Amino acid sequence: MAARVVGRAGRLALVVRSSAVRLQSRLHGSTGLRSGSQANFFPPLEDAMLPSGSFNNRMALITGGGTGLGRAMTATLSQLGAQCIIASRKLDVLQRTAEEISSQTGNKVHAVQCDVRDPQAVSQCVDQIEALTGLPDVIINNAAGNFVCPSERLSPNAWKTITDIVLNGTAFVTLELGKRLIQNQKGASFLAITTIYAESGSGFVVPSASAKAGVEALYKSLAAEWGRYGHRFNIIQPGPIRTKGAFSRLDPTGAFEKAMIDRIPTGRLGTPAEIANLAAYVSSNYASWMSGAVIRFDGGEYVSLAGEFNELRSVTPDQWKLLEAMIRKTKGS
Ligand SMILES: CCC/C=C/C=C/C(=O)SCCNC(=O)CCNC(=O)[C@H](O)C(C)(C)COP(=O)(O)OP(=O)(O)OC[C@H]1O[C@@H](n2cnc3c(N)ncnc32)[C@H](O)[C@@H]1OP(=O)(O)O
Ligand SMILES: NC(=O)C1=CN([C@@H]2O[C@H](COP(=O)(O)OP(=O)(O)OC[C@H]3O[C@@H](n4cnc5c(N)ncnc54)[C@H](OP(=O)(O)O)[C@@H]3O)[C@@H](O)[C@H]2O)C=CC1
Repeated sequence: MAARVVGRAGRLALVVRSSAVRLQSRLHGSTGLRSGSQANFFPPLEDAMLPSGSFNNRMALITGGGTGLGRAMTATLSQLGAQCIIASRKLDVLQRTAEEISSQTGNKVHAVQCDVRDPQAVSQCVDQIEALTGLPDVIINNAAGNFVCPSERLSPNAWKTITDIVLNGTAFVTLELGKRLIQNQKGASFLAITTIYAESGSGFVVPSASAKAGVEALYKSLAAEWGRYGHRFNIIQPGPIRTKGAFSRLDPTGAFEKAMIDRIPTGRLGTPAEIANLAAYVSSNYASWMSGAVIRFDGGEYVSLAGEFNELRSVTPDQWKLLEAMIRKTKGS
């Protein structure tokens, strides 16, 4: 009897597996049928969500604001009335972005060169910001470095480079501005951009995972400590959003993107404009009661990866009839 059940279960498992394989290959062969059709339910909205003028008379510093997600956040804040300062290593890139955005929004965007790994450079950058606009009301720590690499291939300098940009850089910017804001009795909103694997950890991006986890600890700790100075600290954990900076270092051949889309329940990558809207809300006075929050923004990818039985999505209704009959037949334990 046991052998009959095992034999039947084995055959069923084979049926389920081979139909899952057929399903997968249909999906892969059809330029992402599942992702395409699911994504139709979740179209990204690209326009600014908050009322126009929400950031009038407010200054915002965005590290890494010259490219990718930082650039999108800068564009949205600027469109909503903020005077923005973008800071990173490449002044030419910053200046180009600043000109493009301010010519579209009519609001000034300042470009300031700064390597966040160097505390002295950070201090000088904040001097410049004070001279240009005064201390900011909004600080977005978005600058980062990353690449996929087996951990056994990492040199000490590779480890140091990533953790210096991500964890030390965020700490230097946050502490330098925090101290000066406290001295001037000025409140501010601090936002850190981490990632979904800051919580779970992830192989092949271990320096980034370790440093992003550190950033989350830093921001949660300061949310508790510096509320008394008028400072809010929040974290956004993005899932995959196509940018040149990230995808050239995490998916250099383009081979992983389809797999990412397939495991995202909303069936698509995020867009820079979507995260820019969320960052604007978190940094705005509409969120003035929000502090210490960790907001996952990933189309459902994290929970999809985590659930033990989520692969059962590929079981067909006919297969479910068989499975259910087997389960119902079981008596006792
Ligand atoms: C999909 C969902 C989750 C996604 C999460 C995404 C998270 C992100 O953070 S994406 C952001 C990606 N953007 C960037 O990384 C932009 C900035 N990056 C860079 O400037 C560079 O890539 C780098 C981080 C390497 C820093 O550049 P820098 O010029 O300062 O460093 P290097 O001198 O080039 O390198 C320093 C040491 O690292 C070693 N190294 C560099 N690349 C690799 C690699 N691909 N594999 C292994 N090791 C690498 C390099 O050899 C140096 O070490 P050493 O030789 O021992 O001196
Ligand atoms: N795109 C994605 O799928 C995801 C991105 N993220 C996070 O979003 C943020 C933005 O990433 P994304 O826009 O995709 O990638 P980008 O590579 O476009 O952005 C990274 C920015 O960091 C700046 N930067 C790097 N090193 C330094 C440094 N030492 N000092 C100052 N600035 C520096 C870069 O400018 P420069 O070279 O001029 O210094 C660049 O503008 C990062 O925090 C990243 O970890 C998280 C999850 C997913």
